[in-house]
Amino acid sequence: MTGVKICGIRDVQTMALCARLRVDWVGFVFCETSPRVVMADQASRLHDSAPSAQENGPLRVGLFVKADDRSIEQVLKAVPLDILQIYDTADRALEIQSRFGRPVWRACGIASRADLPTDPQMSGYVIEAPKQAQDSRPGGLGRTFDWSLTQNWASPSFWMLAGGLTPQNVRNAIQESQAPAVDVSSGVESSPGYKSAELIEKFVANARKGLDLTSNLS
Ligand SMILES: O=C(O)c1ccccc1N[C@@H]1O[C@H](COP(=O)(O)O)[C@@H](O)[C@H]1O
Repeated sequence: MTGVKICGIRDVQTMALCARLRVDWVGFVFCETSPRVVMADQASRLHDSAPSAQENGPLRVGLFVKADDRSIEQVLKAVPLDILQIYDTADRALEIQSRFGRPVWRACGIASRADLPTDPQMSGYVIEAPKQAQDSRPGGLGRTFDWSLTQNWASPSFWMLAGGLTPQNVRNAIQESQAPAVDVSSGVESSPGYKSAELIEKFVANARKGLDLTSNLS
């Protein structure tokens, strides 16, 4: 079954919904320029509000953009994140992985197949649309890219597809990209930073039907 990550969680109701729907990962955004930003204490309350991963709840992922060790440390003191999603160079992402002793997924913007990562030392990759010069942040922009770029990709480690996914396009995205997992933020919101329970339910249902070509889109 296709893995599902819902990113940019800011309220306990959405945490509870994700746990009920057996979403695999939830993401907390520690990026000040994002409408989904949370502070460490808020993330801690959200973390504690739903069943833990050991209790079959979703794994908690923290997103960091060009963060220094001190800011990551400060968050980890308050919230025992399971995975770090890092927007930075390949070397810095590997450094964070060894320094903090937990899995790191490096986010990679892909404009051509030559951009696909090759390093098997990285725990995982989030494959998404490339950043553009005018962007105020590297993700959460609802922008898609050419999903066929990952077809037949012998990925060096685990990966997931992100960028502009919605309940309407997620099945096509899975079929075209052959992604084992998908990640969504703005596509399940009623306005920037506000998650919609209805859109999350549809997204999860459609993602899990991702490889079933015979059933109808709803
Ligand atoms: O969600 C954000 O605001 C964000 C900020 C900074 C870096 C990444 C961010 N989100 C991640 O971007 C991708 C795609 O998001 P979208 O579905 O296109 O809105 C995804 O990994 C989000 O988790």
